[in-house]
Amino acid sequence: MVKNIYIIGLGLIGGSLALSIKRKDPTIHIMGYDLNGDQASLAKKLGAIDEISPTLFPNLSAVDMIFISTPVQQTINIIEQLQSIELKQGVIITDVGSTKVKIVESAKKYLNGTTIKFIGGHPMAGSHKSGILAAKSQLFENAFYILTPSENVTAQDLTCLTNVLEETRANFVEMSPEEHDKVTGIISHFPHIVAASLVSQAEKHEDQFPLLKRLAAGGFRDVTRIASSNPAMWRDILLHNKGPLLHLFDEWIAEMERIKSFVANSESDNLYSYFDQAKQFRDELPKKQRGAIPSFYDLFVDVPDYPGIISEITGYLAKEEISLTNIRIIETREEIYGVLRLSFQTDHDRELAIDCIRKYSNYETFII
Ligand SMILES: NC(=O)C1=CN([C@@H]2O[C@H](COP(=O)(O)OP(=O)(O)OC[C@H]3O[C@@H](n4cnc5c(N)ncnc54)[C@H](O)[C@@H]3O)[C@@H](O)[C@H]2O)C=CC1
Ligand SMILES: O=C(O)C(=O)Cc1ccc(O)cc1
Repeated sequence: MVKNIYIIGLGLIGGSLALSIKRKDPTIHIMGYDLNGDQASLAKKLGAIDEISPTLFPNLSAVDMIFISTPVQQTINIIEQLQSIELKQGVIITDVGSTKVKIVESAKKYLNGTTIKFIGGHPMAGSHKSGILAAKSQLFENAFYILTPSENVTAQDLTCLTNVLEETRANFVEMSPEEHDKVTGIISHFPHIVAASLVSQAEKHEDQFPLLKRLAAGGFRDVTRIASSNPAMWRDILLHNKGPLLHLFDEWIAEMERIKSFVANSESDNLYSYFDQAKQFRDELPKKQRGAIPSFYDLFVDVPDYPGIISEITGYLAKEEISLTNIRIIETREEIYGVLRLSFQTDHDRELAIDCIRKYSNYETFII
């Protein structure tokens, strides 16, 4: 029976897991720690955790399960330190890192010979946003959640973890760390490199074409959204997954050379086939299921904390016929002002909402 959980790293992923665990069983006591004290305080105020740990390693002797939800290099540092900490017999330790080989190797190196059950984990959903304010209990709904259990982990240990995570409504899959890193290299890590490189290419031409930024809408925005992700997190992911990525670079460069030659030699049939084949494979990808993709278009509004503020704001939006998908008050500050989070289905709706709130009030709006 899991009663006490400790979460290290209370950002987007740690915060979302905490919220979903609380939703599953509010009696589970969650203690949390984050290097950034503001994130930890927000996590407590949002009800994601019950208690803030003042240090990375408080007394953990009664903790049944530990989640490490920090950037991947930090995760390894924490695993290394855990070897000399007094823990409960048979404690389950899991992580959420986007890479698995190096993390699982470090668990083997530092935790072997202990009674710790290490289960590598990777919820395959998220966003380009960071931090607890972007956390949602339903972030992983319908997403795959990959698990890479170590040798001493039993089926019962796995069930214990997936039970605690039941309310994520994710689909749990077991995989070897090597297969995980190869696959995520192809479908996640390398696409991040490509997205960033397209943005960087556009930036290089900005002086020459002053309108470029404003014209870069539609497809360019779609294909480069992930370039807005946390740079430190992605630097560490790339450094962890060097082998598979170097191989993908070679493949990609050869692919670019091949298409370049189609264009240079006006090989119209080859160009058509290239796009046609890509379209067919893309069209066969499973459709997005409800809840699998979080709503990205959030707008934060600084509002005075008085009754009726929600109906005031929604009233303005209704006047302009702007549809909301969600609304939530986040009490992030001690003073009189609170923050209202409004979620929209599209970026366009959010832009309309900014203009609308400006038109009818003096409340400040911001996007994170
Ligand atoms: N962002 C995403 O969409 C996804 C991220 N991941 C993985 O989840 C992990 C966390 O990512 P996010 O939650 O997105 O990042 P985040 O930046 O939102 O949160 C990470 C938190 O860890 C804290 N932290 C950093 N070092 C720490 C340390 N030594 N001790 C305690 N706290 C520390 C930071 O202050 C921050 O609040 C990463 O390993 C990432 O690869 C996995 C799936 C999706
Ligand atoms: O924003 C997006 O679409 C992402 O790609 C989110 C993401 C980031 C890191 C992961 O390991 C898994 C998912």
